[in-house]
Amino acid sequence: MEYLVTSAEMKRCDGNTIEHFGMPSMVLMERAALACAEELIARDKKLKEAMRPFGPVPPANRTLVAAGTGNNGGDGLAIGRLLSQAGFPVDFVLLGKEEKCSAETAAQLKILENYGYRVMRKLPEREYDIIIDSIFGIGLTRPVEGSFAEAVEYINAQDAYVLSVDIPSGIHGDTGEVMGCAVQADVTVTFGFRKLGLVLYPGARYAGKVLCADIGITQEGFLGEYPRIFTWNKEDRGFLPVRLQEGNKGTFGKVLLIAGSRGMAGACELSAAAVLKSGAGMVRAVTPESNRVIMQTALPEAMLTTYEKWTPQAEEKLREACAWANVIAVGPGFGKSPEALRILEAVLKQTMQPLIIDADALNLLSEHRELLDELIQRQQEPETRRELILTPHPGEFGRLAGKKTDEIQKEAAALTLEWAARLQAAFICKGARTLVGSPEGRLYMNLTGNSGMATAGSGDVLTGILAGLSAQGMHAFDAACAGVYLHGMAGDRAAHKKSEYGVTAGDLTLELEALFPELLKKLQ
Ligand SMILES: NC(=O)C1=CN([C@@H]2O[C@H](COP(=O)(O)OP(=O)(O)OC[C@H]3O[C@@H](n4cnc5c(N)ncnc54)[C@H](OP(=O)(O)O)[C@@H]3O)[C@@H](O)[C@H]2O)[C@@H](O)CC1
Ligand SMILES: Nc1ncnc2c1ncn2[C@@H]1O[C@H](COP(=O)(O)OP(=O)(O)O)[C@@H](O)[C@H]1O
Ligand SMILES: [K+]
Repeated sequence: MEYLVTSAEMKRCDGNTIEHFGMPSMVLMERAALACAEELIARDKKLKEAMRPFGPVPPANRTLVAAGTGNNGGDGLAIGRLLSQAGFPVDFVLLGKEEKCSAETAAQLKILENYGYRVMRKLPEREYDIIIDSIFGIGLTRPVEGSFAEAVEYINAQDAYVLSVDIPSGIHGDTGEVMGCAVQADVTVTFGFRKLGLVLYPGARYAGKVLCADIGITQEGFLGEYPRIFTWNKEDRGFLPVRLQEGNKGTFGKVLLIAGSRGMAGACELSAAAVLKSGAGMVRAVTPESNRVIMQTALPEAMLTTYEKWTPQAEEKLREACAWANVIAVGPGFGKSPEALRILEAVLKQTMQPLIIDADALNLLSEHRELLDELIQRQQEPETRRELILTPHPGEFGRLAGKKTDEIQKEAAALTLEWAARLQAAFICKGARTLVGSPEGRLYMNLTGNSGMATAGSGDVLTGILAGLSAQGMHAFDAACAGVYLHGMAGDRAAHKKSEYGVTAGDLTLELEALFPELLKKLQ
């Protein structure tokens, strides 16, 4: 588990490390600088080794430090000093008024002066091989303009390898927004914790490769008041549902998947396949009779309950199917027909099993507010509350919340938590950085996945995975976090083989198979 921090959370942690634990801020700065310098020295060594067979090694890289007056600039000046002492030819330029320098940055200037370095006040007209971007870090408070914007353009126009210190200058630390203009980095070395602006788009694109350096700012610095958002990374793999050696297909759960409509068999098939590939024991699909042949041909492992018109017999068949299941998922390719509405109504009112609501089932809730209100009311009462997962993308979320899609995207974290609490549910807001909120206020941000997953049917696969994990006994929030994580990992495997252009939703279910052995091997 890893925290992703806002600028304010990071500043609080920095401040506590200095004030509460007594770590001098110049020590932190020196360690930050060393981490960046070491990265560049290692790169230089690798480049030279690669070039050695081809003749004399060229001289060291000409380097420019572009420093602002805040502590980010102080880091940059220290990096330049360390690189110069390691043999790099380094130029320094200070942007902004010297009298605005923070105490630490002023101290770094003094050290440079003592060693006899000259610090320019204007950007030089020459080309560099390496540029250290240390104009602004997490202290950026407003759009970048004037001479600062010129400096950003100057850096971007050069054919240099750019290392951004902590965060590319111009990127908002909390939102990843470009504040007017921003440096395009090749590598960003950040300190202590990854900032949200480095993982959210477009900031993630500007940051290049992100390295998180340990400079002695640790979780203790939060003094028990931890950041709001966490993620999982490669080290996390203990979240798979426990698999009983003696288990039978009942042990691993029975999923009732209500999906597909006339001409939309694919959503049902993709989702049902993902249920089975996630380890669930059985899946029964409730789908229109017209999908029978396709379903039985494509996925003979799935059982079927079909319907045509909504009759008392159809209602009875649905009731029986619901009684059979441990988990119900409703929505992929479901349509918004009168039959679909009656089925959703019956599921909401007559069942208590864990429920996953996706796609058109969410749209039906948006259009029939009385159903949504009743669901909210049931979830607020402990006696009628069930394990619940909702999986809207921002468009569906907007319809549910009565907001525009861009309003949802701007306030995604707060709104996700608000709706998780309202529905006492694991609330998944899907996107390039999917969020999962819990009713207690936990917020998971997913970092797996890629643009190849922005393809029809990929959400249907996620619903299948969520249902499969829930059927194996995982609670809603755990299943939701694990589900989006695995879904993205499957997408990453698929993109690795086919590129982001070639990924289809069917590839995601195929890659799930290969993913589990890999995760299990790492667990041993
Ligand atoms: N001590 C520590 O804890 C450690 C901190 N570390 C490093 O410190 C960095 C944070 O430092 P920081 O807080 O000094 O902020 P930073 O990003 O350098 O900039 C602030 C300056 O920019 C100015 N300014 C802002 N926006 C502007 C704009 N649009 N246009 C023009 N000016 C603008 C702002 O001016 P003001 O808003 O006051 O007018 C202020 O002068 C962090 O990212 C990391 O690299 C590491 O060394 C590890 C230990
Ligand atoms: N650029 C991206 N990076 C990572 N994941 C993405 C990206 N775009 C979409 N996804 C993921 O793909 C899935 C798309 O789901 P959804 O929008 O419901 O599609 P559909 O309705 O076609 O199945 C979501 O899980 C989403 O998080
Ligand atoms: K920077």
